[in-house]
Parts: sequence; structure tokens; C-alpha cells
Amino acid sequence: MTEEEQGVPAVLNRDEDKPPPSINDQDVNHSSLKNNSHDSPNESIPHNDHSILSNHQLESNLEENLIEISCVKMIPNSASSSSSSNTNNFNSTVQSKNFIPIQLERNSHSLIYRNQKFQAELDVDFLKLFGSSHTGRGSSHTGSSSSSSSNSSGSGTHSNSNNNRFKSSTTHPSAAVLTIALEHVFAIHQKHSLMFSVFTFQPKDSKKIVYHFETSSIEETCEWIHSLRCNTFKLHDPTCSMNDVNTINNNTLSNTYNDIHTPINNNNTNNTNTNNTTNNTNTTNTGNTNNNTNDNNNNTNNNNNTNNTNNNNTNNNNTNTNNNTNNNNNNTTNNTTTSFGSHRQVLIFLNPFSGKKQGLKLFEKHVKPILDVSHLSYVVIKTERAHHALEYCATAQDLSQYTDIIGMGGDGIIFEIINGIGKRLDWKQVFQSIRIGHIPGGTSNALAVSAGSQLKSGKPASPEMAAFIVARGFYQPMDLESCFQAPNKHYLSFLSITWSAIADVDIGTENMRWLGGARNTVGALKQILTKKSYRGKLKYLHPSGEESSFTTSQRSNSVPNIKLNQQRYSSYNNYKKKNNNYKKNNDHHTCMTNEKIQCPLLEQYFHQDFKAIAPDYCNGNGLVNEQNMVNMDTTNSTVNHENSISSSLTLTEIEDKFSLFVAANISHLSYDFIASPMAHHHDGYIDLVYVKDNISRGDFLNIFLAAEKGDHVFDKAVDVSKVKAFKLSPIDTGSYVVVDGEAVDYGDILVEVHPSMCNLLTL
Ligand SMILES: Nc1ncnc2c1ncn2[C@@H]1O[C@H](COP(=O)(O)OP(=O)(O)OP(=O)(O)O)[C@@H](O)[C@H]1O
Repeated sequence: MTEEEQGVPAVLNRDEDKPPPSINDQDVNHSSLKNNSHDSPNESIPHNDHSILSNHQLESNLEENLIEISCVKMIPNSASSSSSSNTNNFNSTVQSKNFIPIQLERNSHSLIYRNQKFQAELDVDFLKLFGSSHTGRGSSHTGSSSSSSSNSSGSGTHSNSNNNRFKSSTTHPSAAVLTIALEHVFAIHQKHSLMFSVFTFQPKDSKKIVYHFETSSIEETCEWIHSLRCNTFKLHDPTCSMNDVNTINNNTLSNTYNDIHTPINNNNTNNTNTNNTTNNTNTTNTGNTNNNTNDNNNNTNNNNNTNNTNNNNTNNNNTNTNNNTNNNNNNTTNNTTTSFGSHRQVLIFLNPFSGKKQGLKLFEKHVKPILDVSHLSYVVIKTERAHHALEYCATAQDLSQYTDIIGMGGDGIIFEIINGIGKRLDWKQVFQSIRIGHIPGGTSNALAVSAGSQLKSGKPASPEMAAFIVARGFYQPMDLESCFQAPNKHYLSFLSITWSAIADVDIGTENMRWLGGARNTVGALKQILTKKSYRGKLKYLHPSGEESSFTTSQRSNSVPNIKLNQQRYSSYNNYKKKNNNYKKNNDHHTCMTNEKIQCPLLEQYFHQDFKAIAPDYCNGNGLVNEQNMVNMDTTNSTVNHENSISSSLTLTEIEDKFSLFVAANISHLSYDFIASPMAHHHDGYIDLVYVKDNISRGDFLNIFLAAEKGDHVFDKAVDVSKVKAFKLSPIDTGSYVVVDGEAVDYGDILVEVHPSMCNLLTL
């Protein structure tokens, strides 16, 4: 199979008589408008709170009789029109009363949007959307496949030589290093005034990525795409304003991929940039020479990285000089435009040994090409041993220069980043001022999946999508959990605390890493056959009343959340202001506060246990001090719950035999295991999901199988509760207590959630 056959979509067939072929056979969420014979687009189906259609629903309901709108050119037409009998619209079975499909009149090529008739232009090249002279029907295909063949060389260039292996690629802004297109505008949500569109991007030599996004109007849709082209990516787009171009030029060619600890400070407002960083430990350094010439914008960039080689774990002085010579008079140093990408300094920890040890290859092939055409500067540190990232994040004095810290690998590398930051004196400032991101390179990649980098549910997270998420820089708050074990051991968890079945699968299959994702399946089968259970005590703090444990109907209402989690429509408007102000609001200044982490609920409700397990963290009086709440970003938090519900919390205690126990902060434990579909990374709760030992092997097997889609929560044998804090005390031995995939001491563990403690890069 050629690269094109694998990743580049077939040329869209614009012959209206035949149904067009699908955009792409693989790795693409394909949604299209349906040619529906029903005349009443507003025919409603029972309304629920989740009237937004999921990708899954769209996929399953829009199979037949499709007509694709590849690109919609909206030209207001004086003739207003009501529904026509000859319209294409969504199947009424997938509509809710608030959901208005865009209607495409098949023969007249016009589109009806809010009772206004627009001319619909079918084309795959989004640039033409803005082209004032282009009025003909877009039957030509000038999009991805052709543009990729005409691309300039550069992105993803790979040489076997160590010296130039990570040479920064040419990022020629005028070349089609990246193709961005609006593929479909597929529906409007009336109540929330949201417009759902499908947008694609395809870096040169890479797969086409398709995803849905939401805006509130077609104008905003255009602005959003425009912003992607001009502000997220370094595309030389005639539609970009001069300010945009200034931003592009000031950022062009600023990325260097170092396989050492050499932070690069590419100051966007200063074209000559010298950065000497010392104290880089335990590195094997290779000299990188990087010369990039960009003729089109008369930019010359020489990145000369001179690095020492030292295999003896001693400190090196690494010198990294970026000399950017910019000869274009238009490129002022006064970078006044607001760009999501401007000022972003991204630190990437890459674990080359994650998963199937393909981290470096994955990075070069799927991630680097996207980052190289993005408005950010990045540094890559290849981790050389366990705890490397943790130590770096805990001790690096220059950490505050970064706006984003990314882990490329499995969830273990994220655990290290978070716990490293948690050990700093200025942990609070760092958590507030940086965004954490995950590019999948490991086996499970739970955070990457939960952050939206899956292209299809049940499939592994996509490194390209994750790179896009990094490039775009949109983020949401994320809860973290404090986990305490005696004596005074403290971990910050972003993922899960497991015991019994899942912990046994996770840790008991460490020797099967070579199997990749299949090791989880093998482990699960072993678990089902042996069906071990363990006696233990569980004490948990939950909102009083019915919410303590989900009833079946509550579960069924909540499960669509998982669809939203997967889909994660991002409202452009919501993010725009926040992201533009990000740097301003979070100006980095290192402040050694040495503030101890506070756990007011453990203080109040688990005081004796807390005092016994972690006396250094316990205040001693057991009183809740509202001032000490670790709700760090209440403006971002969906639930500022401490104040509102601390008075209505209840403690529940059980002692039993458990076959399965998970405390989940996010929905997925891996791409094909949805531990709690109701979990969301900033809902302010921990989801306890457990199974007591009163079920047959067959039922246990069903629970495991159903967990692939999160449907196990419908099983009566599965208990689900949203809690604020809990204590787990294993009594029987033989299992593991596992925090975020890492085995910790087998014994009591005390946990409290910290709502919105950090920021997560999400779709
Ligand atoms: N260079 C290295 N050599 C050995 N171990 C490393 C190195 N870099 C990181 N590690 C350790 O490897 C552990 C596992 O890594 P990671 O979580 O990235 O991959 P994984 O376990 O394959 O993925 P997943 O967590 O999704 O199953 C981390 O906890 C980290 O401590």
C-alpha cells in the first residue's frame, strides 16, 4: 500500500447522480449529511440533556443515501426558503427538537440555514471558501492528495546519522505542509445556537485527521478555520492578515528537536536568541546542527546546537544557540497579534521505551511534522531511565519558562510529570501556569484517550490528533487526587487507584509488555478464569442522598456523557478569550511558596486515619479550614463544590470481598476499557466502581466485555458512586494497590480529590 492509499482520502466524487465515496476508509470519523425523504426536519425524538449527536450515532445513522458537503460556501441568497420537499437532511430518528440539520437542496446546490437560503459550494479546498473570485461549482479536487505530492520537502525528514537525526525540518510556510479543510457543516443545535462542523487536517506525508467541532455560527466556523490556518499553524495563507503573517514569521523555523536536556528559548520578539543552559544530567548528547532556510519569507534560521557527550552521569554544559535572521521588512519584532500559539514554549518528555518501544519513530513520523508547522517552540527530552521526568520536573529551575509540559509515552510518563511538579516548592504556581498534555506512545494511553485523541471509540489514541491538540493549545481544568500511604507517602493521581482484578491485570502482566495492548486482554482472561477476590474495607465520602450511588436510570442518563467525552466538541468562543489571555493571566514568576498540600476533607472526615497515615500532611485539629481548600482554579471549574456540598457529605463504610475495584478520575483506563463512563476530568469527583464477590465467572466475563464500551455500569453487580474522598484497606493479601498504573505499597490508602488542580490540553 502506498502512503496515499493508506492515509490520503480518495478524490471526492462530485457526480451528483452517484453516492460519493467515503472520505477515508480508515481512522476517520466520517459524518455526512443524509438525503432523507422525510420532509419534516424538526420531527423530534424524545429530548434528553444530551441532544448533541455523538459521532457514533452519526456514523450508525447516516450510512445510506448520503450526499457529502465537502466544503460549504455560504453566499446569502435573497430568496428565503422554507423546507423543500427536495432537501437532504438528517434522518428524523437522530434529531432532537433542538437539533436542526442543515438542509442541502440537491439540485439547486443551495443550503438552508436558519431559514435563509445560501448557495452551497462543494469543494474540498477550504481556501476557496474565502476566495472572492471563485464562484463555480467545485468539482475539482485540489485537496489533500494532490497537495501532498506538491509539497516542499522537509517535514518528517529522517536521516540515520545521529548528528542530524533530529534536524529540524524545513517549514516552508507557503508550501502545503499541512492541508486544512472544512469538510462538512452538518448540523445546528438551535437551543445552544451551535453549529457542528467537520474539519480535516493533514500534514504532509501523514494521515488525514478528521474531527467534529462546534461553533455558534458559520461566521465563527470560518473564523475558527482561519485561526487554525493563521494562528495555530504556520500556513502562508493569503487570507491571513498582515498581523497574522507577522506572527507566523516571528515564529517560523523556531523549533528544534533536541534529544538532550537543552531548553531552547525562542523568543518570538527577538530574532537573535542565545540560550545557555547548564546542569543537564545523565545525558548522552549528540551534536545537532540545524540550518533551515526559508526563501519565501527571506528567513534564515541557523540553529547550532553544540552539546557535550558525557556518559558518566555528570553535569554537562550544553550550549544551544538559535540565530534567527529575518530579512523581511514586514516582519516586525512587535508581535501584537493574539495567537494561541504565540509565546508557547513546550517541553516534551519522550519515553522511547513506552509501549512497543516505538516512541522515537512515532514522534518523528506523526508528531514532529505537526509541531514543526505549529506556532510553538518545543524541546524534547528523551527520558533515559525511570524517574527521569519526575526528577526533572521536581528540580528544574527553568521549568517556569514553559507554557506546556507534554508526556509522550504511556500514562507512566504523565504520572512522573505530575508528581515531579507536586514535589516542587512552587507546585501551585506551576500547576496553574502550565498545561499538561499527553501524546500516546504507551500501551493504554488513558489520558490521551480521555483528552480526545482517539479518532474512533475503541481504537488506540492517535499521535497525530494528540499533536494537533498540543498545537492548538486549548485546555480544560483537570482534577487530581492526593493519595496517602504510611508513613507520609504522597502521590498525585490523575488516572485511577485500582485494587484486585484490574490491578492484578495491570501489574500481573508486566512481563508481557511485548504483547502491547493484547497483554491487557490476556491478563483479563486469566483474571476471569481464576476470579480471585480479596477481602477489604472501603470507607468513602459522598454527597448525601440518592447521589451516593447511581441507580440504573441515573446510569443510563449519564452514559451519554461518555459519548461527549469521546467527542469533546470544543466551543471556539469559550476557549478563545481564555486561551488568548492564558499567558497574560499566568505570567510565569517562580514563587517558592512551600505551601503544603491541603486535604480538608481528609482532615475533617478521616481525621484519625489521616493523622495515622500522613501526620506530616495532617493539620492536627481535624477542622475544615475553608481557606485551605485546594480548588485552584474556581473560574475554570465546572463544580466549585467544596463550599456548596461539604455540609451535605456522608460517610459510608463497607467490608466485603471485592473482585474488582477502580477509583477513576477520568473515563478511560485504556482506549478499550471505559472504567467509568460517568467520570470526567473536571467534575470534582472520583468515580468508585466496584464488584463484590457474589457473581459467577460468566457474569464476571460479561462485566469485562461490557467495559469496552462502558456498558458494565448497567450491570446490577457493579456498584458506582461519585465520591470526594475514600479510604481503601485491603485485608487479604495477594493483589496490588496501583496508583495510575504504578504499584504502590500494599496497604491502606487514603484519597481526596483536588478539583481543577491543573490544566489539561484537550480537544
Ligand atoms: N528511558 C527509560 N528507561 C526505562 N524506563 C523508563 C525510561 N523512561 C521512562 N521510564 C519508565 O517507564 C515507565 C513506563 O512508561 P510509560 O508509562 O511511558 O509506558 P507504558 O507503561 O508502556 O505505557 P502505559 O502506561 O500506557 O501502559 C514509566 O513509569 C517510567 O518511569
